[in-house]
Amino acid sequence: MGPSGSGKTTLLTTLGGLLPPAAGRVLAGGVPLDEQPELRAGLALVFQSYGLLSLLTAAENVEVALRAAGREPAEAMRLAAETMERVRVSKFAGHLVEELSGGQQQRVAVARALALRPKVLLADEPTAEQDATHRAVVLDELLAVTDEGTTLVIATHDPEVAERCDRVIELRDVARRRSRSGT
Ligand SMILES: Nc1ncnc2c1ncn2[C@@H]1O[C@H](COP(=O)(O)OP(=O)(O)OP(=O)(O)O)[C@@H](O)[C@H]1O
Repeated sequence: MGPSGSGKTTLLTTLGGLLPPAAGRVLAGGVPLDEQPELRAGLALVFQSYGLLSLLTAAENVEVALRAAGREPAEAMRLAAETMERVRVSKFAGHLVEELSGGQQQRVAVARALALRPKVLLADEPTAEQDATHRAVVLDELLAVTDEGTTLVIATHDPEVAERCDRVIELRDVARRRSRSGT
C-alpha cells in the first residue's frame, strides 16, 4: 500500500524482473532473481492497465499465455475456460477485449495470471475496477492460490483487500516529501 505515485507499480514491475532496479537487487530466498530462471519463468503479473491483446478475444488472451508457457492447445483451452469461469468472465469468452468493460478486462487479466498457476503472482490494483460482488470474487480467487503454495503480492489502495493479506508493507512517497521540504 502507499499513496499514488509512491512506487507500487514500479516495485511490482521490478520484482517481476521487467524493470531493472536503479539501485539494489531483487533477491528471492537470498538468491538474485536473475540467477533463478525457473522462478522467473514461474512469475505472473496482473498489470494495472491489464496488458491484454485487444484484437484477440478474452479466451484467446488467456490461451495465448498458456500456450507461451508450453501448454498444449486443448489443455490451454480447458484451463482458460475453467479459470474464466472462476472469475466470472466465461460469458464474454468469445468477445474481443475491446468490447469488454474495464472491470471485465481486469478479470480476464486476473484469469490469465491465475491460469498459469504461477509460483509468484504480482497483482497491481487487481480489484480497482470491480464492484463489491466481483471484488470479493477476484480477491477470493487470488487468495486461494496461496493455499497451493503461490506467493501473492498485491498493490492496493483498498484497506479491505489489505486486511485479508498476511502482511502489509507501506510505501512512503519519498519524492514528494523531498520536494515539499525543499531537499
Ligand atoms: N516510465 C516511467 N518513467 C519515469 N518515471 C516514472 C515512470 N513510471 C512511473 N514513474 C514515476 O515513478 C513514481 C512511482 O510511480 P508508480 O506508478 O510506481 O506509483 P504507484 O504507487 O503505483 O501509483 P498509483 O497508486 O497512482 O498507481 C511516480 O513519481 C511516477 O511519476
